[in-house]
Amino acid sequence: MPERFLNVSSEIGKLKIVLLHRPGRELERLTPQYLQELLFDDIPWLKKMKEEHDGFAKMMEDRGCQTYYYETLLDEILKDRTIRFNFITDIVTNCNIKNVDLERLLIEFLQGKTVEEIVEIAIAGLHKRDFPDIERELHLVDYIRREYPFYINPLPNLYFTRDIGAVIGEGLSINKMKTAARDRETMFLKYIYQYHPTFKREVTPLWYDYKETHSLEGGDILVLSPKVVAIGCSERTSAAAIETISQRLFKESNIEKVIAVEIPCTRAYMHLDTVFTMVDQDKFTIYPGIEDTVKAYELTAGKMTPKVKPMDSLKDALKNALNLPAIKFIQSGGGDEITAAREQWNDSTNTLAIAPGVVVTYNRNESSNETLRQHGIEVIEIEGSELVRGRGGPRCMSMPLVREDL
Ligand SMILES: NC(=O)NCCC[C@H](N)C(=O)O
Repeated sequence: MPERFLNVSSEIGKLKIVLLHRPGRELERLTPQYLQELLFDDIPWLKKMKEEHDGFAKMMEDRGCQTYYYETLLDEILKDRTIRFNFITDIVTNCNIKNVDLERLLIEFLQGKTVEEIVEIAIAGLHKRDFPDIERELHLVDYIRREYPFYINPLPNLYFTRDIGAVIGEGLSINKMKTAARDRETMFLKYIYQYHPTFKREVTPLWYDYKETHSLEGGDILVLSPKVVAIGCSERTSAAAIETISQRLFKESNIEKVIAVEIPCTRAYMHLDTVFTMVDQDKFTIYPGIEDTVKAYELTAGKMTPKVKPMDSLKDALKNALNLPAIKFIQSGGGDEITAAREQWNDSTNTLAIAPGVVVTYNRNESSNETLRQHGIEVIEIEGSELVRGRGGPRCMSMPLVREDL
């Protein structure tokens, strides 16, 4: 039996391999009109954004972490003709074109492209003006969708690789995204899982699949220890999905407890990791604005669905599940309510631990960074003035594939 590849048994073990996406032309397809639909709040400046992302990647590489990129992995698997054909068909089907003639023409068009071009279009999208004006009979849908500029919509959120999938133990969750805007991202991961030899599909269990009904996004999944996972019940992740994945984990992995963390359903706190992350063995950073409202439930193995126990507080749930005498919550924003809210909007609590007590954050969140330092955390700051405009921080921009066990 070949050795497994994926391994994440904590949030804080030394980061060895991470999956990233360098922002590309998909960001230049954002216009004010489609910002909301594409889950953005602003128009980033791509050139600067790329520099910032390169800085993020280099920092991790300098600390001994290997960086994998979506494009490279896709390029590698799409060299195979059959996989390429299926991929093209799936992309076109995913775009909800609902016009068989146009679908066929798009498939033919993409088949004439090189692997690199296909990957570029799959990510950056296909603008109607970039498609040859082939004479064809117009369907009703062509008239109805005439204002929409794309045949293949761009994926500006792909650089938030965290949300697409999550490695839990030695298995993979390919997540079901809440919105259509991010749906195709998970299809990429499924292709990589199925066909890239590095992922060793034959020995890598799949905990969740993007074709499932209930939404589950990676920003809500925190692997706290080899036996405990916390999952946010949020704007993006449903209670039903938490029950489904928990029951599978209890049956087939080393996970014995899942802490479901109920957070307010709003855009500002779309995932658990926008308000709460682990920074050391017994230390977490938390946005004080939610501390009193958040609720925790402990899930353990049940017959058909998990047993659910409401807990007195999140701290109690963590202490109990992690078997620790005390847990320290480090409040973001340096103790000031307004600063905390402003810095949370800019992802101050979205820290990425690259080793126990060592985290990556945006340099703009000065008060929160200072507070972390006062609590003995090493804070590595990166530039993120453009990256932050997609509403995500270092944790959102990284999907750990391998971490050292603690
Ligand atoms: N884990 C995260 O909080 N990811 C950030 C995702 C931001 C992206 N614009 C989205 O709305 O999905």
